[in-house]
Amino acid sequence: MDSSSNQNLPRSSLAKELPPVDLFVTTADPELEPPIIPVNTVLSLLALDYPTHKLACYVSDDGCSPHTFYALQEASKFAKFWVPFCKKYDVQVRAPLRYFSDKPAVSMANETSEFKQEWLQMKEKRPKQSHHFKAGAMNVLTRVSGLITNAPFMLNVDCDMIVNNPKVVLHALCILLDSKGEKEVAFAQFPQQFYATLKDDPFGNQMAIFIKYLTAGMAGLQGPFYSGTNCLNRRKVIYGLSPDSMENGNSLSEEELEQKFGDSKEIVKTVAHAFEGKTYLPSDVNISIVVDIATQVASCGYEHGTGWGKQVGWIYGSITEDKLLGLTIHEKGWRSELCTPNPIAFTGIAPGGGPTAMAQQKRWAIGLLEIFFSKHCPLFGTMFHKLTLRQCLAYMWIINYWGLKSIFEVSYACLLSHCIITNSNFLPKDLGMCIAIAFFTVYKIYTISEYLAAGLSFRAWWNNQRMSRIASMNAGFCAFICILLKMLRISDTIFDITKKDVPLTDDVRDDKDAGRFTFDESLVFLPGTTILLLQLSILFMKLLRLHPLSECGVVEIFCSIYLVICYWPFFRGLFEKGKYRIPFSLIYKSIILTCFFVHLCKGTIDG
Ligand SMILES: O=c1ccn([C@@H]2O[C@H](COP(=O)(O)OP(=O)(O)O[C@H]3O[C@H](CO)[C@@H](O)[C@H](O)[C@H]3O)[C@@H](O)[C@H]2O)c(=O)[nH]1
Ligand SMILES: [Mn+2]
Repeated sequence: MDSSSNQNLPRSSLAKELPPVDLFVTTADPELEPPIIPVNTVLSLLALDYPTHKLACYVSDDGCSPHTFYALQEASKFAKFWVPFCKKYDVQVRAPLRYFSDKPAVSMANETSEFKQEWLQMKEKRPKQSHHFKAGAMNVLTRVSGLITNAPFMLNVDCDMIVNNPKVVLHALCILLDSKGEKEVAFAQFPQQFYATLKDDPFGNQMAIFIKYLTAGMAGLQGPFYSGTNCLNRRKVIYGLSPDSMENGNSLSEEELEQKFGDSKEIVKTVAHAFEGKTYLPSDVNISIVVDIATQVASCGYEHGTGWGKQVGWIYGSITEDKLLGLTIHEKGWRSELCTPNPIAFTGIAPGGGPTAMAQQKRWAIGLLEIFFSKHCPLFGTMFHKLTLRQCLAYMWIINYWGLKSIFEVSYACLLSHCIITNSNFLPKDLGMCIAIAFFTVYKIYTISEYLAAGLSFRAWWNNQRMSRIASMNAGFCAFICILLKMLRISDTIFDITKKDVPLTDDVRDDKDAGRFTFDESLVFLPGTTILLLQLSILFMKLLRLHPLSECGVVEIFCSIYLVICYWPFFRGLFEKGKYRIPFSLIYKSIILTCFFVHLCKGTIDG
């Protein structure tokens, strides 16, 4: 839905009828997510254009950091000045860091030992001890907010996603409160867009094309994926209600409620209230009693033997908890709606550098493969539940794009090298060759036209083409190995948090080095380095004619050269210095793998 016109937004005279909204922010690591980032996100949320007494903001910190805690306390004091200021002057971007971005950012995170002590004395999780990662954190926020405010709608954002359009909640409510939307639409999703981005998307993760074509296209099916942030959810849906039961209301008995939601009488009461649509006012709750109960139900032990993470709340079992939750909601027959107001609703930080970008891609690939190999596989959703066929195909598309296709890409890269070494073919020769070339050309022209039509540059297109090869063969392939290890019960998957750099200033962004690919010792770069070395050595052998002149086709040689061009950042990485260099440890491992592969191929000739 394009709600770029503001005419349908509820007028302020209707403010009395607006429902309360709970706002959720998750943060997890004070080093990778410096407190200044979640603080800005929270301040931008508190300053939304919405009746202040109907908003309640909850922050979870899986890192249990005294820095973040202190920064947020300071932020709440600052909010008393900031929020009225924004409203008075109708500021659009209500995150101070962004608003004052020309001036140096003030560090808010000065710790005092007193706070540190008090915080450590509190129970609420220990750092480095995870409980279903973000999904666990979201469920805690759901229970705690249920006790205190119990708002029928919950807006959740990642700690780096600031509000860019103060009317976002009103826009989303236009959809969710609509008489048809009320019965059919589970959540309103805003696209995940970024600010202070690098020119031409050097790391291929700004997702402009994904949003413009795929997400918008899905809006015409059962609706966009839940992307884990920038989303207004209905509490009842999170509590497991399906569209059918929406009409008849909740039919669960007290025992069933207790079995699903845990044995806290208070939680069961708030859930029953949520099903009836009853919310709490500050005067309804005795905060000192509630804090005690909240501490109790916030502990992960509370979920033991209940339906949390299985039938209710954020569902466990995948580190892309967002896609899994969205999928289970769609399976129940709900729709979702895309909401694209003007100006853009939220903006966040796109990860830069090689290791950060790869870690994120790898996590997504692992999470999506976890879904594919579980009972929540979209195919079952269509066969046995209410996931529509085309929606199922959309889910399969991302599972394939991030996870499955990596196996094929790596296999083709090996096959190609095998053919060149053994002087054989896998692509048709002579006239048949035209088919392969035609496919390649048509596909490239089509994707270029998509980029140009979206107002992006040719360079951005190429960066995305290249990065999609690199991400797939490195992050995707490693993800596949991780899943294998998980299935063999050798190791479990974990949520590697994306490092969030404090937003770049203009002069840094214009610096060419900002877009250069960086490396670290991580094994995620091993497949790529090996593939590159393999191509380089076989091309070299061909060039020196160490190898009998080709029986293998021109197309194979062309593919090999194309791979080298795609891997240009790796090629440079062989000769650069510092973080731009591929570490020797990786190069050695790659050389061994390359020799081993060549040896195997030669073996097949002799054999
Ligand atoms: O154990 C954890 C791990 C992460 N987080 C929070 O989860 C959010 C997303 O983490 P981030 O490292 O920024 O991951 P991204 O890859 O940038 O996130 C995208 O992908 C995730 C799924 O992999 C979704 O949950 C996110 O909403 C989506 O923006 C952040 O606020 C974190 O603080 C937690 O609360 N607990
Ligand atoms: Mn993020």
